[in-house]
Amino acid sequence: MNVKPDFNKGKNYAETAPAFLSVWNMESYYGESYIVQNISFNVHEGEILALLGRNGAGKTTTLRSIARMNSPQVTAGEIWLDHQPLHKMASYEASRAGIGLVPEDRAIIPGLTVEENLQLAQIAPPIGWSLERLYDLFPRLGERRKQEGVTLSGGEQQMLAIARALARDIKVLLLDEPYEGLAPVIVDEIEKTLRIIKEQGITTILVEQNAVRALELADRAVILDTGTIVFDGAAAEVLGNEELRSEYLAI
Ligand SMILES: Nc1ncnc2c1ncn2[C@@H]1O[C@H](COP(=O)(O)OP(=O)(O)OP(=O)(O)O)[C@@H](O)[C@H]1O
Repeated sequence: MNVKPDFNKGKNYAETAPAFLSVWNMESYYGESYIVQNISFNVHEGEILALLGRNGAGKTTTLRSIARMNSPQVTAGEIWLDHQPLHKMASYEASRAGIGLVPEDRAIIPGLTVEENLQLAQIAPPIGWSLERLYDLFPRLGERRKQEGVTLSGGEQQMLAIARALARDIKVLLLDEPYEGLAPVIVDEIEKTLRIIKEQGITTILVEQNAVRALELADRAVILDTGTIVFDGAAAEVLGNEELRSEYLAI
């Protein structure tokens, strides 16, 4: 059975009403390589959207495109965040407009303590959560505030990377594989904090290889396959659809 055309039959996401974050007909390239191939999807305010797909499907490229990083090059389409045209912005402007990207490598700055990493994020406005509030959310970071950031455990570094995003006044948190390499008990801890962050009204796009864990947390899911969207719908629908899971997520 060819399942591919059926999941989104008749839908044209570019024609849906603008949401809090809207990606419309976006195309992204690395040099000559056409990676994100005309995708459109909406993210609603306050929800967690799981962006899933096999290795190389284009998930990281999509996050980097939304965050307006120098590479990839977004050659077509529009990206709107709360009525602001992200597609016309450089990465520092997208950050100021409320995009907080937590990259897969976590990008903790060597030579700086936990606290200094957080303070550096607040060197210019818009300033987000206070250090006290961040340490309330991540007590382990408070206990280790004087420790050099890069000497933290993998889970603690992930917490620091998320805390650093929240240290700025963000509207949307873009998380690239936050559970990678972490023990299930640490994943539980991070998942709990992501639920609290959601309760505070922050919108999240979660890219994750651990699709089941991501779907259990997310409200909705978008699945990419070689740079195109093959599913856009409720996270629970993916969990309950064995065909979709095995075809695109190998779970
Ligand atoms: N800097 C780059 N230069 C050229 N090609 C790249 C670059 N980064 C990624 N690609 C290619 O773009 C495609 C999509 O990569 P991307 O990292 O977005 O996928 P992904 O879905 O996030 O995969 P993974 O789950 O493995 O991280 C892949 O074919 C990859 O090889």
